Amino acid sequence: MFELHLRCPQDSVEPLSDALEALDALSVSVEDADALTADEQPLFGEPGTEPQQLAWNRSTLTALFARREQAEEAWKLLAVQDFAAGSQLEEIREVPEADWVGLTQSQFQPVEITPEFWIVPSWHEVPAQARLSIELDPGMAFGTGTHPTTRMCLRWLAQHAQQRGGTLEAEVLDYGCGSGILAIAAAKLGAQAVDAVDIDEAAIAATIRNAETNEVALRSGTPEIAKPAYHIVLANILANPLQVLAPLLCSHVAPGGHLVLAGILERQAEQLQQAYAPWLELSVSDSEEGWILMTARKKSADGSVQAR
Ligand SMILES: C[S@@+](CC[C@H](N)C(=O)[O-])C[C@H]1O[C@@H](n2cnc3c(N)ncnc32)[C@H](O)[C@@H]1O
Repeated sequence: MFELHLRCPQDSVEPLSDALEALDALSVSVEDADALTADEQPLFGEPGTEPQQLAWNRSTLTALFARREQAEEAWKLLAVQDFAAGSQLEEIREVPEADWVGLTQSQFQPVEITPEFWIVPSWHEVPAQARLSIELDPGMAFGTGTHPTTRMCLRWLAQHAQQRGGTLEAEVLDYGCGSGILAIAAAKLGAQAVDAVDIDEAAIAATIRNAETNEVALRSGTPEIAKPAYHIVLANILANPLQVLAPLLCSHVAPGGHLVLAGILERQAEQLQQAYAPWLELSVSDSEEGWILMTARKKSADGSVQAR
């Protein structure tokens, strides 16, 4: 493989990228040519939206080609185009052969949730001490067990099951299921029924696939498939959507049931408490790397809190 490295002004990035792809580049990537210098330029967009500016003042374009002649030919053709004005060839460099699959896989090790409960990529042996494990590979959807927010939800589920003699025996809703990791954990921990919902079709597809791999039964779909009430409602999203979803999520918690929220930063605790106060009294029940887990329990109709 050969990499063609170009330095180009902002306006040339898009037409050059398109042209490189049309000239059979296997991939094209763009980086800030001023990264790690005083001129570095952060480009941000809100989650789900693109930043207004899609390239840096000075960008480095890297295009991957199967053969050196293809890279040389591509630059020869592009260098004379108007849209390449101000762009320069930096180098054409051979990419040393490597075991890319092995390198990628080595970054994902089994994740310990509790000493007995592990998340294990398919290419790894299940650790000897694991009495419960979930097989999960990194993919399109969020949730491989490596993020503190996911780990805290999983720990809560495992501890909750342990307090009840090792099994959840509850109906569980995973709201914003991503890979389905929380829903699969709930099913493996003995939930009676599990529903996993998401607004992202790729997440629903990943959840169905991961549930099959782990041989657990669950229902997955868009939020409309959710039943009116559950004993446990889990939502690991982010503080702002959790705030908007407060009335809906609280309505899904059955009397005596639990609400478990993650994706919240320590400094956002009060904001969430206030947003949920009309329905439930949230408190911080775990924290990891600046993220917190907030939980609440709904009173039963007679005002008591039932064991579940
Ligand atoms: C941080 S991921 C959590 C994935 C997984 N539950 C976990 O704990 O690792 C958040 C998920 O919530 C979904 N999501 C975001 N807003 C949502 C909404 N309003 N309703 C349902 N799902 C939503 C996203 O598509 C994403 O898959």
